[in-house]
Amino acid sequence: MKKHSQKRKLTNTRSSNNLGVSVIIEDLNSHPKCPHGPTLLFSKEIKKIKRTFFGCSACRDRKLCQFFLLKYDKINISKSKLQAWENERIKLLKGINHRKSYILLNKIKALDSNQRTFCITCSEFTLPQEHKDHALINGITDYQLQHPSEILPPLENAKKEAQYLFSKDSVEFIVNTFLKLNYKHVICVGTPRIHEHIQTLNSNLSSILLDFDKRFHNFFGPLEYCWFNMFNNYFFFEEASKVFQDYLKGTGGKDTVLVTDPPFGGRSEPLIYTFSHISNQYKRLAHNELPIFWIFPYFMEPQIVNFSQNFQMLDYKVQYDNHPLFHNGITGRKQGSPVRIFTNVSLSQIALPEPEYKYCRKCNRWVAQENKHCNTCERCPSKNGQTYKHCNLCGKCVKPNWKHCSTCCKCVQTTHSCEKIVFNGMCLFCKETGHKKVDCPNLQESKLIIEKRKRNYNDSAKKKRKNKPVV
Ligand SMILES: C[S@@+](CC[C@H](N)C(=O)[O-])C[C@H]1O[C@@H](n2cnc3c(N)ncnc32)[C@H](O)[C@@H]1O
Ligand SMILES: [Zn+2]
Ligand SMILES: [Zn+2]
Ligand SMILES: [Zn+2]
Ligand SMILES: [Zn+2]
Ligand SMILES: [Zn+2]
Ligand SMILES: [Zn+2]
Repeated sequence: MKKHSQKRKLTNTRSSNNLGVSVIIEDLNSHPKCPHGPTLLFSKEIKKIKRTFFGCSACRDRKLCQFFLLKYDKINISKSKLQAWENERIKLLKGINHRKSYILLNKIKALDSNQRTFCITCSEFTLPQEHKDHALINGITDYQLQHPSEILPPLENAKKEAQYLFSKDSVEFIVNTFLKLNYKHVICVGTPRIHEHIQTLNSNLSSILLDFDKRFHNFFGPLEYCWFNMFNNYFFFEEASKVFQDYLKGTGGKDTVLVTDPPFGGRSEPLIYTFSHISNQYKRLAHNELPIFWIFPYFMEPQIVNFSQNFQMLDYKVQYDNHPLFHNGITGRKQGSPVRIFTNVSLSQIALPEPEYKYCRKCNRWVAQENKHCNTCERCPSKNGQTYKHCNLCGKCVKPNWKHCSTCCKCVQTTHSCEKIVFNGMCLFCKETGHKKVDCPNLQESKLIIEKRKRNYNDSAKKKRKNKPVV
């Protein structure tokens, strides 16, 4: 992690550009709050006029959180507007009492599984004969009670929770790695499946879940789950913030790891703000660096390295159960999932499963089978799951289907047109450089798969409607 002090970090305004909107990171506590905590300060140029405004940190769509305030108007906010936002905040918190939910959870645990019903519509446990017209989950087993992410419908809105859940293999790989590295405490930020797995393991590994999905209040106690927004380091309840502070203190500043899998559509700057904050708190306890496992697509590497040059990417391809592209199966991408683990832990310490991965003695790390060591570059260069080849003209290894273009003076896709490359922008969809969104191969691929998924979904929904059981 960069070694500047917290104070400097907060007063130091950082900004970067993404989809034409910059986010300015400064001390967020001085910002007005939406129901999801302190807002972020954005800046956008519209018709050559720069607009700077506060907007929701968590919802990337104005329909999901309508907060909007021009920076210029901050000093003149009317009392009625402030009150209206406060009312929205109260509305969001209404009906949630974590202690009460925990008491109810223990009562539910004592029941037979055929007596356990959860109402998805109301997001609460109920009796099987109640909430007649609502969507219900009946007959909840002990295993399901401990693994709510396996029964709750995932909140897949890409502009908000973007809840994509790890496959069993990936959960086990990550948790086994933590065990091998002798960690004792795991801070799970937006990784409910890691938390669920640890909670049911017979080991001395403890964990706490910080997540935006408030349905978890029903399934985990107040010491196990905090309702949290990772884009502004905000705890929705003051008590939860204290619980987390105590958890952190309890670690004594050692043997702890933070694992996070943020929504990919979110900005990395506010995430960096949050993780830096937690890391600094941890460091103050015993001067140790907080190990972090940050799960993100390989093409987001520049953003993470910008956070800290100590971060390196593991070749391990993270698999998901409910994402059309992020797995290695036949409907996934040819090169397998593009999602990787970035970490500040030395890669030589992290063994990857054989036979898909192998140990490279020259690099002193585990790499994917297809990642062939290049003796000129002196490393295993592949990032995207293909075997790269060395180009003497570029002086580096490049993707196998790229060709050296003498006009562009570098290796590029064979289908490129030189003018487009001169533009040399970043694709607004996949954020790789070298092509525009209209030419994006990843977008085409994901469109096809999403369409196929929709068709399958519609077919099975039709079938379900026909056979709908009476609840
Ligand atoms: C990409 S999913 C990762 C889930 C993970 N793969 C797993 O299986 O445990 C993103 C997770 O972050 C949570 N999340 C989304 N927005 C968040 C926010 N603003 N703050 C905290 N958590 C958030 C979601 O509820 C979800 O659990
Ligand atoms: Zn909001
Ligand atoms: Zn209900
Ligand atoms: Zn190598
Ligand atoms: Zn090379
Ligand atoms: Zn080349
Ligand atoms: Zn060219």
